[in-house]
Amino acid sequence: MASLQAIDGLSECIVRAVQEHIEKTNIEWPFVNNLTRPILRVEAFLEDGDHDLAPRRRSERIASQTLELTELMTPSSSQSPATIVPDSNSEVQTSEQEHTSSVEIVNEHASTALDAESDEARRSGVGGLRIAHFNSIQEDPSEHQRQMQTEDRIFPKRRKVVPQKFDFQPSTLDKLVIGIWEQIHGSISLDPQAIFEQFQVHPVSNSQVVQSNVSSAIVSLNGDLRTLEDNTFSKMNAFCRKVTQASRVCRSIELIVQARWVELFEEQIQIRISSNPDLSASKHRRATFMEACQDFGWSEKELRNKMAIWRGYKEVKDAAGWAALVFAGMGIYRFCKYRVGFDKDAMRRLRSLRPRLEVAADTLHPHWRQLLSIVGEQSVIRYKGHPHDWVIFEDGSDPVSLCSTYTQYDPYFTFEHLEESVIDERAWGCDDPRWVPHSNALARTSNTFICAACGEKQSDDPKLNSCYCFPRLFGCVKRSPPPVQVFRTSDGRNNGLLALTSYERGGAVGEFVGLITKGVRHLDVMDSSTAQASYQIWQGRQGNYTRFINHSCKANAQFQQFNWLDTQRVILVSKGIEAGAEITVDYSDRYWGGLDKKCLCGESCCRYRRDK
Ligand SMILES: C[S@@+](CC[C@H](N)C(=O)[O-])C[C@H]1O[C@@H](n2cnc3c(N)ncnc32)[C@H](O)[C@@H]1O
Repeated sequence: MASLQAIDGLSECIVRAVQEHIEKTNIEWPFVNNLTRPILRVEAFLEDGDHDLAPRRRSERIASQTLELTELMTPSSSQSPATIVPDSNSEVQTSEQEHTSSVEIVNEHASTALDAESDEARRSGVGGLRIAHFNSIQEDPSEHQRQMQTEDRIFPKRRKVVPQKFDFQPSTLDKLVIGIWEQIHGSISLDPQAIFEQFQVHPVSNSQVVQSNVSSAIVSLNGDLRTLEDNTFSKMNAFCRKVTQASRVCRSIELIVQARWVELFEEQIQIRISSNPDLSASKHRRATFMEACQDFGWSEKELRNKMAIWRGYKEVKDAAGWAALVFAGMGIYRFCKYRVGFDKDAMRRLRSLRPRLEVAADTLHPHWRQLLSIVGEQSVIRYKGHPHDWVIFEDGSDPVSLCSTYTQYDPYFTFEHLEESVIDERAWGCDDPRWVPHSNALARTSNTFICAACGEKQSDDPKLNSCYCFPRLFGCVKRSPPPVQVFRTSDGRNNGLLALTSYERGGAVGEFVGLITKGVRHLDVMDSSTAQASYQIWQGRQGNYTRFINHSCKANAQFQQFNWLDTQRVILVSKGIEAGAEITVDYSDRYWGGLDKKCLCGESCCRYRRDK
């Protein structure tokens, strides 16, 4: 009896899969107009796969279901609110269509009864077919949602690197800038305290000299090495981390001291000229240079070569500020040594980056300015709070506070930055509607979490985790700060989100984090559902940077569902995002349908320009 029921379940599954396929593909049925009550019969047979035997004799029909197509509407595919207009990027079209239909930002204007009426009006009298609302399968909405969940396992494929005839590499300036952003958002701590403790390095006040007590540094390092006698890997990890950390901070100190040295060198020449104006400026310059060679113990050539690079550091500092030096990666050496593209445009670009770098450095590394005391600079931080409490301008204007960009819409605007979503207890009590019980009985009983996408074990403990679907977000030691900034758009969309480094296709940009609630109407909100519950993620007052992502009809990211530790998450996955690009998603036709708003994405394929 139980096995018969299981077979029944199979036929329902088959029919639902077929139904869902029809719904999505808007099949143009041949001959359907000749039928008064079109139905689609779906049958399944159990047969012996041995083709030498006559199959008909052993064919056993195990499933037979019909789908009534009588109520099929006839919408044009481009106008139906449930239809996804194909992305011009045909490579990922299939999975994107599937995902955007399962997870959507919904503006409730789009789902009012009024819109339902207009949908009906739109559907009648146009070509194409749509699945009937009433069919032989008695489906409730939750069952339907379960099907959406399985589709969600399809992720955009990572693009294969195809060797191109013209491979445009990033310029040395691009590399320098990306390197700086990577360092600022990386895990290296630039708290000078750490290095001072490690190497006993103390800045000397009123002097540009750094005294390092090398012997105590060696003692300190040897102390660490001695502890390696038990030779554990984790001790070596800790030691190596300390050394790398210390060396990284030393590198920053080196750059700022060398840039400052160039300034002092020029000042010294001026002092000489004013004390002895009879001697020519070039003679004073030469004398100052020779004095430096003597102090350094270097040949003229050696110092001249070094000075050329150091001069570059100073110029970068003058344009982009000290943060550019402190957080520069290796790219700065190449940029200043070979000076490819080291021109006025480069300096203009660096100048416009200055406030943006300072926002990121101050908010993510509140102690970084202490390093500047070594060269006698101000160490008071300028931008306090969360990195996304500041809205930056691409033209280099002074950043403004996030709240100030919303007061014209809401004088009491506040925004709390969250790492994880919070459950609205008034809506859900103590339940998390995102909970997805694992279908694998073994996993359920053994209390392990198996990834539905890769089949590997998931754990918050990186040592136990083997699911690497989205390692930036899940199963990692800690989420590093996302390399993004909230920026002021210049075309009336208020704020948006900028990618500071590139995001490879298929990689996670972030989790859509906010208040897990329900019943939000007339506001931008994310609708999502599991087989058990439909819920919403609202970012109006709490959330993370994904809140600032605008819509584009040619988006470079998409929302997807992903289950982590049996809890459904909505994540933003890159479709290939260039460093410096605005991150956008397609809010879906459901969002825009019936909404009295113009899309300002500016794409030639824009579906909601509405300028007619
Ligand atoms: C999730 S928010 C995105 C961030 C928003 N721009 C802000 O400053 O808070 C969605 C809102 O941004 C605006 N928006 C996003 N994309 C848009 C687009 N392509 N055209 C016009 N407005 C857009 C709309 O006002 C929409 O209600």
